[in-house]
This record gives sequence, structure tokens and C-alpha cells, in this order.
Amino acid sequence: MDPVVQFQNVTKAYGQAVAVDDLNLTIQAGKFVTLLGPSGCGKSTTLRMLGGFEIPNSGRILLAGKDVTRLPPNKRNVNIVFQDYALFPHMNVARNIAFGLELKGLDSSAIHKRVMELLALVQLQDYAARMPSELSGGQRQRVALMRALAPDPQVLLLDEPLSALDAKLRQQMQIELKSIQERTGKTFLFVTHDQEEALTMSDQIVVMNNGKVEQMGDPHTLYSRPQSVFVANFIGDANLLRAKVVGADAQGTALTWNGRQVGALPSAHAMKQGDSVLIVVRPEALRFLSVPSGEGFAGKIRKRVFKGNHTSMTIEVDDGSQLNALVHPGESEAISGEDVWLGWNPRAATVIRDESAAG
Ligand SMILES: Nc1ncnc2c1ncn2[C@@H]1O[C@H](COP(=O)(O)OP(=O)(O)OP(=O)(O)O)[C@@H](O)[C@H]1O
Repeated sequence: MDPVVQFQNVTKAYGQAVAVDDLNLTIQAGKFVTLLGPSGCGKSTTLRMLGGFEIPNSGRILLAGKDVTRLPPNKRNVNIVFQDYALFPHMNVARNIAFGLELKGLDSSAIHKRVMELLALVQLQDYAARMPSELSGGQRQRVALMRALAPDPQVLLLDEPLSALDAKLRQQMQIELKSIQERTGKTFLFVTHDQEEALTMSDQIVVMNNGKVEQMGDPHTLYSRPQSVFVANFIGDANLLRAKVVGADAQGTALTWNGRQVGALPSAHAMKQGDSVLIVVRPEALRFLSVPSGEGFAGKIRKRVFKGNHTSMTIEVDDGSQLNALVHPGESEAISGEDVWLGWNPRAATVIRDESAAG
């Protein structure tokens, strides 16, 4: 079966500014896929090109195998939900959802059945006759979603649809959106600059930087095996330790860091002895060891900040660099100024090229 979406060498520039740069991206049907990246990296432009609101300067966009690069929005079977999700204020909930179905020329009993089915999906059956002004923000958002899903698009495009909501409602809607996607089996292409939002909902995350795909993968892989400094820093927090490769095979990478032998997972890139690398150690992967051991290293607690369900610690090691550790209750009672022994599980550390190192 053809992938539902394919971008093939797609470039879009506005004057001199290249918004999307030779993008290649394949999306499989039925997945929740998120374009994630900082402001200006080209996420919205990518989404708008798939929606037909922008035409690429070069390259092709295929929808279920068919070239739609130059088709206008109403001639391609996708639908878009924007942040401001403007419902038609003079139409009730049912008529808002029915709008796209009427345009398609469905008969009124088929429309009624589909509207009720969609309202049931978001537990709003009793709200069919309400006007948008009589709904809460979350309810309006659900109606906007159902309106976009009503004509059964091949892909639903969502451009930061939750960013106007307050934090609590936003979290609720993230769970709900994912659940709607699972229940309908539709392909959702979601745009956000919020890494937590992306991790919560996505089957696949496409991390974008400067108009290009930096890395694509499922949330767990992106978090545990970032392949660049950009991804390591953009998704979660990372300690980046300068090290040299001693040896590398399919089982793992042996390294020297700060005069010590340490280990990490095998790298996604080919590595050889002497290569300069960065070890990515997540704050929660640092372990406090009860006694000094050959495997650990010494550090001094410089800062300890209580955060409720965890404590954040800044630890200075003997080369003067500082590491961040995330400590769960009961893991360590070490106080500021105390000397500690630390280590990490090599299965919880990964290695990336040190792009700043010569050679
Ligand atoms: N209509 C336009 N005219 C000129 N430049 C544009 C236009 N739309 C976008 N750009 C530029 O293209 C680049 C990518 O913009 P885009 O909106 O795709 O980024 P984004 O990743 O969605 O950012 P944000 O999260 O801020 O929405 C930016 O540098 C932006 O300034």
C-alpha cells in the first residue's frame, strides 16, 4: 500500500528565505505524526503545502500515491484545524459539523447520522443544538475537530490547535486528541513546538530544524537515542560530555571521558577509535553510588532544588564541568556541598558526533 503522504525533495522559499529545504518525508496511514521544532523551522509551511495553501518551488507532494503538488485545497482530500478553530458563530453545533457534508452533497439523513456519530465520539450528543457561544473552550475545540473530520479526510492537519488553551485543558485535550485518532484510525499530522505535547501524543515525531528533517522516530527512540546535539537538547534535558572513542561494536561504545573508562549504547553512526564524541546522559540516568568504586566518578553537589515529585541537582565533577541530575524521592539525600560518587548505566547513555571538534 502507498504511504498516505510523501514529500519528495520539496523546497519552499519566500524570496531569499528558504522555509523548507529539500524535504523528504514519508508518512504511513493511521498514525499520529507530529512535526516538532523551534519557531521558524518550517513546520507550518510543510503543513500548509500539504493542505494546498502554499505551492512548493520544487519537488512533489503525493497523497495516497497521487501527485497533489499543484491542486487547490478543495481538490485534495485533507482538512486542517487551526489554532483559532473559528466555528461559524451563527450556526449551532450540528450545523457547524454538517457544513462540509452539505458541500459534499450528502442527503440529510446521512448527514444527521454522521453528525450524531461524531458528537458521540466526543460525548457531545446533548449539545447538537447549542450555539458556539454557549460552549466552553474545550467543547468548542472538540466541535472544531469533528467538523474537520466530518468529510472523512485522508489526513487531518492540525496546526498548533491546543496552544490557545490553558495548561490543564491543554493536557486533557492532548489525551483526548490521541484517543480520537486511535478510535477513528485516521492519519493526524500535528504541528507543535512543544516537545512534551509531541511526546504525549505521537506515534512518530519528525524533528525539524532549518527547513530540514533532523531526525524522525517514535518518541522513545528520539528521547533515548538522539542523533544530534539539536535533538538531544530539543527533546528533554541532556548532559553532553566530551569523550573519545576507545572501541565500538554492536554491543556498545567504549569511551574515555575525563580520564575514565565509561560506556554507552552503540552509536547510530559508524565510530572508530580516537573519534571525538559527545555522550548524552539524561539527568535521570545519573546514579548515586553508595561507595566509591572503579566504575564511578567523584562529584560535589553545587545546588539542590526540590521540585515536588523529584529533586534537581547540579553536580560539579573534577574537570570543573557541571552535570544535571534528576533524583526521585528516596534516591539520595545528599545536600549542597556534599561529595558524592556517581555513575550511569551504559544502557542509558548514547553517543553522538561532536560536530564542534576538528577531525
Ligand atoms: N508568507 C510568508 N512570507 C515570507 N516568509 C515566510 C512566510 N511564511 C513563513 N515564512 C518564513 O519561513 C520560515 C518558516 O516559517 P514557518 O511558519 O513554516 O515556521 P514554523 O516552524 O511553523 O514556525 P512557528 O512555530 O513560529 O509557526 C520562517 O523563517 C518564516 O519567517
